[in-house]
Amino acid sequence: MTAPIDLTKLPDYLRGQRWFAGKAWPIKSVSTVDHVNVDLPGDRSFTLAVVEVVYELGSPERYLLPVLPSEEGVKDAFEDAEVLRALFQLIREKRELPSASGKLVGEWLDTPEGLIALPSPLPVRRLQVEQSNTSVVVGEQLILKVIRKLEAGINPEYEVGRFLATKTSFRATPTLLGALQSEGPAGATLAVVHRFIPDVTDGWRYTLDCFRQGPRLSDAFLKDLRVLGERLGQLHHALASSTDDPAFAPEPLLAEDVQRWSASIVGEMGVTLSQAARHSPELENRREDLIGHARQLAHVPPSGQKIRIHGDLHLGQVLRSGGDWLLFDFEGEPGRSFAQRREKYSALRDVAGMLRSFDYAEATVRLEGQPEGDRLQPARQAFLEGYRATTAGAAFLPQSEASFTAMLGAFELEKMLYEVRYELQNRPDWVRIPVQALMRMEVRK
Ligand SMILES: Nc1ncnc2c1ncn2[C@@H]1O[C@H](COP(=O)(O)OP(=O)(O)O)[C@@H](O)[C@H]1O
Ligand SMILES: O=P(O)(O)O[C@H]1O[C@H](CO)[C@@H](O[C@H]2O[C@H](CO)[C@@H](O)[C@H](O)[C@H]2O)[C@H](O)[C@H]1O
Repeated sequence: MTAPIDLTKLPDYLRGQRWFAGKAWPIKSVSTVDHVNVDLPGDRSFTLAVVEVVYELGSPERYLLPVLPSEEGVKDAFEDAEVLRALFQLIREKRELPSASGKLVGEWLDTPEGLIALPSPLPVRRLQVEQSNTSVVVGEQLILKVIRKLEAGINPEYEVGRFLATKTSFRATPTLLGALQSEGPAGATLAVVHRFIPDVTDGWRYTLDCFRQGPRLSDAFLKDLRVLGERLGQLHHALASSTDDPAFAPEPLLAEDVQRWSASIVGEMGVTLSQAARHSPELENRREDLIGHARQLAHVPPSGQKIRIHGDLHLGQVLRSGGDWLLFDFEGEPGRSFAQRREKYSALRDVAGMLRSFDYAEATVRLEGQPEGDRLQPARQAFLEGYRATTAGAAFLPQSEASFTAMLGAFELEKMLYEVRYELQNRPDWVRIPVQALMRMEVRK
């Protein structure tokens, strides 16, 4: 099978796509590592190709390219509704198609939520949001997310979604229903299907609206944040369920874990401070204090468990629907490998992620001109109250108050460092938010 793609046109095509991460780097070559032709009604077909981009410097990357034959050489097949339907049907009908170097496998979960009656003809529409992938709403009931930048190995969004849907009763999330996998040398998760939640607002926009209402947060919103803490506690209980699946079975948290995490934060500090040196030289004055703070983590008496966690929890990863919260997007931090994202950690890492988001919300409304107010501490407190009420005595959390506080503080520091690197790369105007947090962070010496 030869892929009907004009490879010479690909570098320019890729540079024009929002989801293409390598816009800043010179491309050395682009090749097709796998492809499959999928039939469409009326003697038409499209090609689903996995292409590998090799840069002059740095590691190669793989992307999923759905293409239609065209005079221009490359035409995004997702502009065609028949293509979107055909892709979804591959998953819904659990079909397998041989590809040039392996196979394409559609997977549909046999769960009660999977028994969905869909209208015919099936309406499909592209979701019009800024995102790293391409999402399509199917029959106004399902959302198909096609992953653009592929990574080899088990995709944590698929893995965690499947665990929650099939092995737990946690339903404060849009349930995973199916996936499309490519097997063989180009093995990767190509797409995931979840329940579509109509009329949602994401937690970031919802929180900004509430933070904009004045110097004090309303009781109603503080109650919402308490419930958000409860939902996170329930998620952690579900992820800590006893199971014989080694990818999810909780493990005791050992002294070597806190030592490793502490050393990793110290290492990230060095990398982050050197990357930020030109942009935020003031951080250098805090180096010793922050390193001292990160080192404290190594001396926390080990207790509790390591479990699978959300891994990149922030207000943009929760949806507000019907007066409640849904937690979603279990893919972890995009800047880390799948292997790192699948590691078990302390649940407090997710708690720290959400606390950082309240700081971002406060910084954002201050930058918009809102006067100083009493928002941040009450928001943190309400969320923590909800979380702690739901997880009191849980085996996965540290047993002492001192360990809880020390670990949470260390994970907040780790997240701030990640955010500095993330913002330098993606939104340099926002670097000041985590930098200011690092500058004022209270440290334990
Ligand atoms: N199940 C869902 N129901 C409704 N809207 C959703 C659902 N999942 C995602 N969305 C919307 O799509 C946006 C992008 O989804 P996300 O999974 O974060 O994509 P990406 O990984 O490409 O950034 C979300 O911010 C949200 O607005
Ligand atoms: O949503 P992603 O998984 O792509 O997460 C990445 O992008 C986030 C920004 O969209 C980034 O989050 C940071 O900014 C948020 C406000 O835009 C804030 O609420 C978060 O607390 C802050 O970390 C996230 O870190 C990054 O991984």
